[in-house]
Amino acid sequence: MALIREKRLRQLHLSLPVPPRAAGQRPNPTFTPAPAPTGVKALTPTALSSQFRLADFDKLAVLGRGNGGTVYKVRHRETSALYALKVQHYDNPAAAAEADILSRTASPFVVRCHSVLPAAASGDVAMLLELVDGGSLDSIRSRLQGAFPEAALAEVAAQALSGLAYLHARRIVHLDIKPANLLASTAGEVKVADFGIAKVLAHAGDKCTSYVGTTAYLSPERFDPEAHGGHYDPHAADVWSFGVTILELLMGRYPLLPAGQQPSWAALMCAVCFGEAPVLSDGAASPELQDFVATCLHKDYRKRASVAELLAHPFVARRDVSVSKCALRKLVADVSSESRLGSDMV
Ligand SMILES: Nc1ncnc2c1ncn2[C@@H]1O[C@H](COP(=O)(O)OP(=O)(O)OP(=O)(O)O)[C@@H](O)[C@H]1O
Repeated sequence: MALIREKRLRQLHLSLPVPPRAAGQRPNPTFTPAPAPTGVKALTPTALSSQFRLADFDKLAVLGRGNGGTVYKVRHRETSALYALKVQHYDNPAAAAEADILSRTASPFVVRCHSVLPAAASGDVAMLLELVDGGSLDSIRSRLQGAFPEAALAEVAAQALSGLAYLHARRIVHLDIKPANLLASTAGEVKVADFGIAKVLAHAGDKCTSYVGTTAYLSPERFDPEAHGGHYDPHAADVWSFGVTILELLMGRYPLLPAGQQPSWAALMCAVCFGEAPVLSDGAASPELQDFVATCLHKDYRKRASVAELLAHPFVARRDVSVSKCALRKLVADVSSESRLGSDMV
């Protein structure tokens, strides 16, 4: 399971033109302040890349490894401040694009990139990110060895959707939403991370033609591009992946295949394109949550709820914020105290 879920299906990447860069978009970030998010405390980028050097940091632990590179927990020697440092190989074309996209964002619901450190001699790209101390929802789920309580899940949903709303409003589509790419803190925050295959659309309604993604979270129209004219609505694709993510956290395991079934490409394709959504046992979820998940997982992308509609859904909009935030804080703190984040020492 892990193998398929971690790997992106490179063979699904068609050699069609990717959407053009938006007007004025540069290939490398220079940290021009992004427009302030609405309705939340405004953030602006805090440092220019020249303020830090790789040599200023001590590597403390490995936080995670992915297709693109390695994420380290690091300490700034002078201030003792902790950060996450994502080092990507110079030959990974996604590295510069990810840094560029992160340089456009400043939201409490999106992982913050403080700086892109001057390239090491190797030419690797090193992004200095805020450290999100609870790690990914995927690692929290596996440490929890069970399902997220519904109150905590409502908070995860609200904050992840706020991140997606912020991104979509800036014509940024993520295209790789999954538990491993949502980070949570012991303060009860959730942040969207890993913009390795994200895109900036030239126009708000543009469709996407890139089929790269993590197989288990691809929507039906991304699995079967020919049936949809060779392109898809990337906003609806993000909603599907988000829906699978919420269902996975609710069930405590990948939800679209029976427990224990090998996650081959063919099995996933059948489940995603033709299978029924899993039937939850009585009492496993409130009617609000069941409806919420169902509206994310419409196979027909035109019937799928938008991010704005999901934010207004009773499961999110009518949650008791103090209860749900407290439930999430407790969950993250409990699993974090049992296993130290980044225990894999450098
Ligand atoms: N800012 C951060 N704070 C804490 N942990 C982080 C941070 N960024 C990443 N991680 C950890 O590192 C893991 C890998 O990070 P990320 O997904 O950005 O790398 P990647 O190489 O693009 O991975 P993949 O190829 O699987 O998409 C995450 O799942 C998470 O556990």
